[in-house]
Amino acid sequence: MDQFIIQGGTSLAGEVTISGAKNAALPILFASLLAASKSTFLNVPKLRDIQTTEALLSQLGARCSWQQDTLIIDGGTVDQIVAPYELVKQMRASVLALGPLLARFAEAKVSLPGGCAIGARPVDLHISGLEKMGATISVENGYIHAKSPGRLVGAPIFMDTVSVGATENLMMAAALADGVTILENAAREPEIVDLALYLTNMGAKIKGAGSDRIEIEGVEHLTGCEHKILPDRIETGTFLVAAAMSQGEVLCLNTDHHSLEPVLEKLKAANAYLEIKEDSIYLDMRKRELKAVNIKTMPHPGFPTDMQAQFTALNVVANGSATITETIFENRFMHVPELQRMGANIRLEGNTAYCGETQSLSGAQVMATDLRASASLILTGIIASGETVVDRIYHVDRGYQRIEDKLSALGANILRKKA
Ligand SMILES: CC(=O)N[C@H]1[C@@H](OP(=O)(O)OP(=O)(O)OC[C@H]2O[C@@H](n3ccc(=O)[nH]c3=O)[C@H](O)[C@@H]2O)O[C@H](CO)[C@@H](O)[C@@H]1O
Ligand SMILES: C=C(OP(=O)(O)O)C(=O)O
Repeated sequence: MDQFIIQGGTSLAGEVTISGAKNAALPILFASLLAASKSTFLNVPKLRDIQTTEALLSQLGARCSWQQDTLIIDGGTVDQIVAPYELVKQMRASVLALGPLLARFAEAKVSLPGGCAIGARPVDLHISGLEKMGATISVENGYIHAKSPGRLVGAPIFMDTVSVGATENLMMAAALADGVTILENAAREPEIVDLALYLTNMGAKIKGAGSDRIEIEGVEHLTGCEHKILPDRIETGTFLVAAAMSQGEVLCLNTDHHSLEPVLEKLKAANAYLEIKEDSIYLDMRKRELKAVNIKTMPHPGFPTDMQAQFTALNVVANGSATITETIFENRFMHVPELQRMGANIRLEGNTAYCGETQSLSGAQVMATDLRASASLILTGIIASGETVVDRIYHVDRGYQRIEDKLSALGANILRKKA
């Protein structure tokens, strides 16, 4: 397994170009299954999760081809309805094939994604929503098997938990259903708005994406089109935190500040100097005192759980004490014991991490357990004294495009050691 070898004690400076958002690209690429024609996607990040999606779409019969960071998917040749365990186990978001396949072919068989390091992550809301739209669903031998007698039927659907994935799956299914679907207590993430934009350009009739009530009037056919994936707000936030932790200055290019409000507010509270322009964000932390900040993760527009681990690392370096409360996933503190091995003064109690003042951080051999936990270990390795070795970096490769190249260009001393 590949590792990152980091020589610490560096401060980051320079420019970094932000890639397209993983969490927008994944549902949007699956949505291409809804049309029997070609879609062209611009600004697609080159990530392991995107490769897995491409493999799954190809397995279903779609034709995929790349031109630099543009991915063309032709859904006209799709003739399979099974998403097998071998691919779904590599990426939970594969469950997003369920809604589009069922809506277009009246049948889909998708392996149950199961939990992962951060929590149990059930898919009950995806299943019950599709049932309300007329599907018959059985879960057998580890597979979700969904069938419908004809087109799905629009329905009112109230979700008792705010779920990004369920909102996306049901929005995609409803786009081809007969009649109107109303999703209540829907997730409001910017990635949902981007998916709605793509679906609308395909011919779907969607109102309210970005609010907690989304109304979808089904149409009989959708047609492939061109779509540019929005910039990755979590990658942007990760580089801004890296600059703040290392007392450096970084300009993030090709980004979008509108989706980053809660993160930028916390960076200001941490005493960072920010310059926000339409498609760039500059952060300067030189000669400024970094202050610890309290964080509580919430569905959008609250503070994103995908930035929690990075801010835990920031608090370890900052002056003062603060708490980090995780409310979305029950087990998203796997980075804490690894940070403690580097000298971090953190105490975990239930879903709250108490971050006290840390005297010094020293490099250590640490293990990446999930995507954002890995990012927090890398950022801490950059500023700790001595050498940090991060194991199991395949987690990082799921969601960051060549993070070591981008960090090296900013002055970090980080190398990938091939297994
Ligand atoms: C590919 C992608 O976009 N991943 C993001 C997506 O994951 P994902 O879509 O899997 O996350 P959800 O929003 O669905 O999960 C939120 C909470 O709802 C629960 N839940 C979800 C579905 C369900 O049927 N039943 C249920 O109880 C989950 O266990 C979790 O506690 O949103 C998460 C929350 O912002 C982010 O951390 C992930 O990066
Ligand atoms: C948890 C994440 O992704 P996924 O839902 O794909 O596991 C993430 O991007 O931080």
